[in-house]
Amino acid sequence: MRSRKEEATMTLPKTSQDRQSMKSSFRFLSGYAKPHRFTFAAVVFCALLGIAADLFQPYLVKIAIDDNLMIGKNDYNSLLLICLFYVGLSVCSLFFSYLQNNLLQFAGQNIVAKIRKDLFTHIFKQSMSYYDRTPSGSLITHVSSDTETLNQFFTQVLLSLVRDGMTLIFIIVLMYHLDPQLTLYSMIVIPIIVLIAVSFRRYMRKTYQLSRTQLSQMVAFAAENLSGMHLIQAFHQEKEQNNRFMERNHSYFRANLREIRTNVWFNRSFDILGNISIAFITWVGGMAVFDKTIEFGVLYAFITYIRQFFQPINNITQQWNTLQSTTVSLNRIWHVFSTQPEVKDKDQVTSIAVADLKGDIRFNHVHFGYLKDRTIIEDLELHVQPGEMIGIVGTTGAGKSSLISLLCRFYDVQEGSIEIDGTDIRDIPQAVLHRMVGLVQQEPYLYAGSILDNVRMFDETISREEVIEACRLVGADTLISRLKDGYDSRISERGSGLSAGERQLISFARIIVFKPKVLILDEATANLDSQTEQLIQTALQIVAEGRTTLVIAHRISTILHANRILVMSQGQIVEEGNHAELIALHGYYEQLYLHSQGNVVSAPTM
Ligand SMILES: Nc1ncnc2c1ncn2[C@@H]1O[C@H](COP(=O)(O)OP(=O)(O)OP(=O)(O)O)[C@@H](O)[C@H]1O
Repeated sequence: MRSRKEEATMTLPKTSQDRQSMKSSFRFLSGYAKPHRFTFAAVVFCALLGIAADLFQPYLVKIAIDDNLMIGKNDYNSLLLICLFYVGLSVCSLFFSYLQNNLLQFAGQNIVAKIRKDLFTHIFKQSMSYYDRTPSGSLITHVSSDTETLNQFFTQVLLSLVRDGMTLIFIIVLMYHLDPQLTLYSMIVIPIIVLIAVSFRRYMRKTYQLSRTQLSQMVAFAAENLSGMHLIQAFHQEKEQNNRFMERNHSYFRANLREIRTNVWFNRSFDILGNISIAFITWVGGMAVFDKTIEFGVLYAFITYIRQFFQPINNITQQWNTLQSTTVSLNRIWHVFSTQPEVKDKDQVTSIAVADLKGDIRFNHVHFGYLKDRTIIEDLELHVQPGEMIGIVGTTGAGKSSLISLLCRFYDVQEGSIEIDGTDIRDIPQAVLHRMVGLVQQEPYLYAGSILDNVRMFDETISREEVIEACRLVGADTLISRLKDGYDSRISERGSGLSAGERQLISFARIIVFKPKVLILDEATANLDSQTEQLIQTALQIVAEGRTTLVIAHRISTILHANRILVMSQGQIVEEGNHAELIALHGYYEQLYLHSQGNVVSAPTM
């Protein structure tokens, strides 16, 4: 669903820069359409035949009237032949319309599916900084509704432009062939049509935008409320939120009514214009029939053509809104495609055998900040020996998570370097790096799917037995066996239905299965009961075995036995040593430890 802001900006490009980007985005779309050029050519061909079959029908009736009925020929056979031909033309028109629709749908759906796939892949390639500044809601919109709008462009706008555009041209040519003078009279209404279309168009765009904005506001409000449902219920806010929803619902209702009213006015204006034209031509043409300057059949065909003339004009104008939203959606999709990831693999990368990795980590004078003018990590020096277990503690916002984000290369350092086994991580392909470094996050993410798939991350090359063995090793086996379908039990999005401890254990099993040489653990802050905490502790020790491990600890108990503990403050390591050494320092760590033991009342200060 589009955000409020996005909907509000749904207007056509105004500045030359906007126009330039619109051109580039249409060029981008034509790149996707090019492989389907023969299908498009077939669509035009089918449209031509379908329209010709449609428009030849009034001409046939004219022949029947002028060359048979009016001259009293009483030729039953040729009249029957004309009628059969008329039916035949209808069947042809139906066949070609069907073919044309199908071909266009096929090409359109193919193009949109390819764009959607490429877009999804492209979004995946983006660096973390991109996700920091791009709300996930807008990315969802790009992948779902923006691509859907492109689909409408192919199946509605393009279809209308091809079919209705050609119909208009054919009708004018046929009318001109029948009687040039009467054609000129009929064309008097064209400037009026243009005037109505232009003035209505502006107003219709406004009403369209307004109703879309109201709709997205209402949807955003509903989504916000659904995700914060427990808070609403806990604070008894149901009535208030309901009233606020009703306001939005009513605004959308009013905006929708306004849009529908405008559309009805627009369509009816065309009907009236069509009827006035028919009346006018009946009068002028009727006089010509009286004067015997044209035949009656010509007048009949003319009136039929005028009737048909207004439908395509109406259709094309109706597509204006879709064309407009296509332009906006296309521009947005193109914008995503034109964004290059900040963290990229080098052209010349160092090949590393993951199996031979020792797990030696070095941070060399690392400087980093998410924003240019705010340093988060300053001149950080750290050497972690292979197989060492490092605990990291510190104040909130000290830069602990940032440190591990740098090691995973979610961001690039601004100065200095990070090395694994003596190789700068910028020289290692990201895919290889992420096999070398395993990350267990504070809130382990579980996908909607079975436990089995969640442990092996949908990698079918990892056997069921391997998964079961991993779970047994970390102590998750008992809890999984208790579930109704065991390893095939389906868990819902984000792993709801499992406790924080259970989710942690499953993410530990992932590590065992994927065997990274370096393990990073951002310990869960959630309160775990002492039994689960013990389970996690044991699991951590098993997982850390033979791996270089960095643990961001929120509970001192997790890292009491770490080889080394780093105390961080304002992006720097301020204390370093094992538990006993740090206690002996009588610094921040000691305060933290005593506080965790319940020996001091106030929170530790740096
Ligand atoms: N994506 C981001 N964009 C901008 N600033 C960020 C981002 N992530 C973290 N920061 C800022 O960087 C600083 C360090 O954050 P970081 O998450 O590394 O701290 P932390 O030590 O892990 O804290 P905590 O223990 O509370 O999780 C904080 O001031 C935070 O506001």
